[in-house]
Amino acid sequence: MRVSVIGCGHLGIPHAAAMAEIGHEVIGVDLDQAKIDRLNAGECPIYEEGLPELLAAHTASGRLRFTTDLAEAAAFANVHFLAVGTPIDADGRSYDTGQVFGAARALAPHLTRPCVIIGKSTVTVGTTRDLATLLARLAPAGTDVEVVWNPEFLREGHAIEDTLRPDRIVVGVPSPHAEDVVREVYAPLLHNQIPLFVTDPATAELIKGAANAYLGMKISFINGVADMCAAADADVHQLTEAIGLDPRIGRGGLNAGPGYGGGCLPKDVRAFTASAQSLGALDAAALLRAAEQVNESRPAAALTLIEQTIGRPVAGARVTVWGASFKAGTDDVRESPALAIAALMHQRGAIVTVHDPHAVPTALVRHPELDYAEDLEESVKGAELIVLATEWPQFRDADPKALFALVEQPVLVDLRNLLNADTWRTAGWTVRQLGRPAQP
Ligand SMILES: NC(=O)c1ccc[n+]([C@@H]2O[C@H](COP(=O)([O-])OP(=O)(O)OC[C@H]3O[C@@H](n4cnc5c(N)ncnc54)[C@H](O)[C@@H]3O)[C@@H](O)[C@H]2O)c1
Ligand SMILES: O=c1ccn([C@@H]2O[C@H](COP(=O)(O)OP(=O)(O)O[C@H]3O[C@H](CO)[C@@H](O)[C@H](O)[C@H]3O)[C@@H](O)[C@H]2O)c(=O)[nH]1
Repeated sequence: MRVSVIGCGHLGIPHAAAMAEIGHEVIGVDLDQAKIDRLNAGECPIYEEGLPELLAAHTASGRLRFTTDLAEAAAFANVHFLAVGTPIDADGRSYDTGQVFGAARALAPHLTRPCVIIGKSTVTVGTTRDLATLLARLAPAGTDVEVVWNPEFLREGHAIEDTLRPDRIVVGVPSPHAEDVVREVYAPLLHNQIPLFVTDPATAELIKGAANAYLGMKISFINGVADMCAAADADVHQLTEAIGLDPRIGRGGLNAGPGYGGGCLPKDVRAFTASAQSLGALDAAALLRAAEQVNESRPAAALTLIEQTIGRPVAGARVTVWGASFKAGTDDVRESPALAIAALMHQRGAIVTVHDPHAVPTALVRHPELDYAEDLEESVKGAELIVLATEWPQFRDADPKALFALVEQPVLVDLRNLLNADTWRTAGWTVRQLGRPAQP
């Protein structure tokens, strides 16, 4: 099939590459000419494992190309994936769907044939209906332009795997014909027994919000329990292993840490809370608001743990923060807890150096006030404290003996419970882990 993917960001690029991989002819569209030029040259503008290889293979084979021209996309394809951004609004609570409606308005005059728009962006409930009304009015093909919502569940760092082998495909369809088109698009995945969950558009929109809201709540729950463990000299890691064995709870997404970040969970929990409030579901809103409050308190909770560990305020201390991305496997620093903690310590007068294996360039744009080190060993020279904030394997595999010789004080706070603390302690380090006893 010939498909277009409108919006080439963290979702759109992997999706376009994956659609080419399963055999479609794909045209990716973005407003950003520089990005399009890089993509057409087979270059990958984001760090995502496996993506550069897929992009190079399919731009070379001619099955995948990129443009800024929506007219070209409309002439080429009869299926258009919508993968533009939905950042949080200026009010800080609901989605700014300007990119979604902007792209639809720009595409509409070129839609002269029947086609299906497959929305993948995360949106407020009711968006599919509003978009269908708009397109019926503006497109020459009128009501032959159908709008389907097909929320995306990929995780950054696993984007290719999650797109080619998702847990499930959810689709909200307005008609049996639209469902047939979706089945045809995803036929290679369905052939591999990936479940397809077909529903109405409003339910599909809410499924996406509910999934992310639940994931955020689960993380806030365990982070709140980590505070209890810290106060009771108990071990949150062991507690998690034990409760995670109950299949009703599950171990996945239950790691205590510096709070949930990224371009999705923080905004999606906020927007879902706001939807609950506006739909009059006040109990749901209160529950979700509590999860948000726990998350908002995490940088301050991390600072408390850090200051307890060094026995004084961080002002004047030379601190190295390991991690800038919001989690391992990506160079995305949107709402990164690692950078929030680094910035908070900087505000409190610490001399902060940040190191990340892949996200220093993206972090520098958002936090130019911080110092950065590209090299792990360089990052710790003269440090009085290391704060491990992102769970990159490079940090787990660092050699505590070699690093001991480089630091001013061998003290480390592990906010991800990533390290084997015994090994580090044996090498002479003072190690404090989140929600775990100060001394084993
Ligand atoms: N990042 C993820 O892992 C992920 C996963 C699931 C769902 N989502 C959702 O997918 C959507 C996109 O997220 P993202 O992280 O890829 O955002 P992003 O900001 O990385 O990318 C959005 C892209 O859309 C482009 N764009 C904006 N308006 C356009 C237009 N009119 N025509 C063409 N291109 C346009 C922007 O230039 C940008 O490159 C959001 O709704 C997000 O919540 C993201
Ligand atoms: O046990 C956990 C799991 C995650 N996190 C943190 O939570 C945030 C989000 O992590 P994750 O969910 O892995 O990342 P995303 O790539 O943002 O993916 C989420 O957001 C996407 C966009 O909506 C969805 O598609 C995915 O299903 C959903 O997992 C990160 O800061 C993680 O460090 C934890 O603290 N503990």
